[in-house]
Amino acid sequence: MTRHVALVPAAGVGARFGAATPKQYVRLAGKTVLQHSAEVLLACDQIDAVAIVVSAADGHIDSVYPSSGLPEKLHILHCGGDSRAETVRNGTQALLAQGLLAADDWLLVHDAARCCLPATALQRLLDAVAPHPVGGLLAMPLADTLKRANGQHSVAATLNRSHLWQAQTPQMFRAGLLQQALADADLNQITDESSAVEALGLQPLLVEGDSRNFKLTRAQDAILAECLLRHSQESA
Ligand SMILES: Nc1ccn([C@@H]2O[C@H](COP(=O)(O)OP(=O)(O)OP(=O)(O)O)[C@@H](O)[C@H]2O)c(=O)n1
Ligand SMILES: C[C@](O)(CO)[C@H](O)COP(=O)(O)O
Repeated sequence: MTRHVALVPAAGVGARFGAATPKQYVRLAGKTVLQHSAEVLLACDQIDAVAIVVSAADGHIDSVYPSSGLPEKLHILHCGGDSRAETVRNGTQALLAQGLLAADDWLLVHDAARCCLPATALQRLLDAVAPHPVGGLLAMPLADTLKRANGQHSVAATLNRSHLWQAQTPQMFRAGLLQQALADADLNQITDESSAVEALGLQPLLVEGDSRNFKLTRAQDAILAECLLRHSQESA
């Protein structure tokens, strides 16, 4: 039986969000953003283990997930890096070294900052990628007309968006393949796992995501996230 392990990069500082704490520790609808993001993964029966990767200097994780009372499936790794890609690479290496992950296991990387992932979208990814030889990711076809700017904030061109998708997470690859892709990649150029795998000449599967699965990036994103989280709590 193939194992599934989730890795949650949570070592960012949230500069664009601009809160007093990194955005994964901001409280929305009664819990931290990080808890909301981790809980959908912890609740999924197909996911065997969840690892949250924080920075070595993180001073918040113990108050959210005290090491004495962690859920059985949950592991906290203090090996975050200077970029998201470095955090994912360090976390993957640590899981492999600790025997919590094997090269053939599926690894699902999910941003701590995507706190409204619906369980239905997660299940769609698991089902669609299971038979795929490379792996894949949740993504959304572009919904808006796309403009390319000139250097003066004016429109240089309207682009054909028919084959353009916005990448979301989770992104799901065999751990060994992802480890190799991240070892070969220029980590300053890699903004998601798929682009590292693409650089090996492979073509990951695009699985339709969900517009609720947006990344909390700027302060105003918290308004929508809070509404969505409260709505899903009320309908649970
Ligand atoms: N060195 C880093 C940078 C980012 N992330 C994580 O990657 C996800 C997506 O990154 P982003 O939204 O860019 O988060 P931040 O880097 O925190 O935001 P900013 O770029 O505004 O500082 C987040 O869960 C973030 O915690 C990480 O684990 N390690
Ligand atoms: C991985 C990601 O969430 C896919 O959309 C995104 O690329 C991360 O954004 P970042 O600002 O580069 O961390």
